[in-house]
Amino acid sequence: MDYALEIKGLEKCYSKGNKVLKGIDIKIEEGIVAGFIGMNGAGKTTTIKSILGLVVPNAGEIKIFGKSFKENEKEIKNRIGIVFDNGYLYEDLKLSEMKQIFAAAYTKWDEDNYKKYIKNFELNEKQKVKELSKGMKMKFSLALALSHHADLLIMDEPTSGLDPKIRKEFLDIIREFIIDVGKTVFFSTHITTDLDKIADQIIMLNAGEVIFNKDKDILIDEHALVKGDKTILTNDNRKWFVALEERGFSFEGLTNQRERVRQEMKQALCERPTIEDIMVAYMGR
Ligand SMILES: Nc1ncnc2c1ncn2[C@@H]1O[C@H](COP(=O)(O)OP(=O)(O)OP(=O)(O)O)[C@@H](O)[C@H]1O
Repeated sequence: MDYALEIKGLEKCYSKGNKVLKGIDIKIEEGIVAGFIGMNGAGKTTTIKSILGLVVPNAGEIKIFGKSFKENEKEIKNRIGIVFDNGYLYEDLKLSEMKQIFAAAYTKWDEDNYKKYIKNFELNEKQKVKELSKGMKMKFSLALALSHHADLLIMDEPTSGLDPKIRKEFLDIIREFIIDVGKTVFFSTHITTDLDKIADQIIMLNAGEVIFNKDKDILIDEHALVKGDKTILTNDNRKWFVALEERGFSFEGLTNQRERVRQEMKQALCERPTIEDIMVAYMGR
């Protein structure tokens, strides 16, 4: 199996005794869209920065397209498109100047593609980076990332700050990007409805640990949102829930043992959960 990204035993401490990443393992097959979720401070940006060599991990191994990033930096950088919400664009440059620097760094820069995105995103190349709104900056980053025929897109919260129309366009662009064989997308987000729409794989991080790393459909299929009368809860069946809330005479909870609940709690109502339902339940553990 070919992996676009493999992370093994990644650890990061910014200060002594404070492990932000506690030995995480992540594998992403080529050709899929992987969503990276977790609450604020879980370590998503630190993971992405480690992948891109922007922070130095304390331990672990990172391979992109089966190769070490450190030893093959030039080749790998050429094949990845990066969308970050700050820190890698020069604020005082005009978009046209920033693009010039970017284009020179890639062997497969596609000016026509870039112009198409600038037009679609209604960006003005004469403006300076610092004059752009958050959403406009994100659109500019996307235009740059998508214009050098990257094989892997790595994005940190690419849809934050985008209005619903542009977010929809973004999802369409990702769908289009992934049509070509071997293209892979890895992105962090708090907007889980985007993942319901386009992700194949969901990776959840909590306090520096991977809680799950699964095919989205399998993840959703093995969980259920369960509602019912509190009288059917017992000490035993309470253990089948990842999270359980009891209010008045009723309860609502998320189980990771859907079939068992269906078989043995017949009076309960089982519904298909969203990624958000699953994420919130695991966060509260
Ligand atoms: N440069 C830094 N120096 C010290 N601590 C840092 C630094 N960057 C991040 N941290 C800490 O590392 C932890 C993880 O932060 P990180 O930005 O990776 O989380 P995140 O999952 O991306 O969060 P969010 O969803 O809020 O963007 C937090 O406790 C944060 O305070």
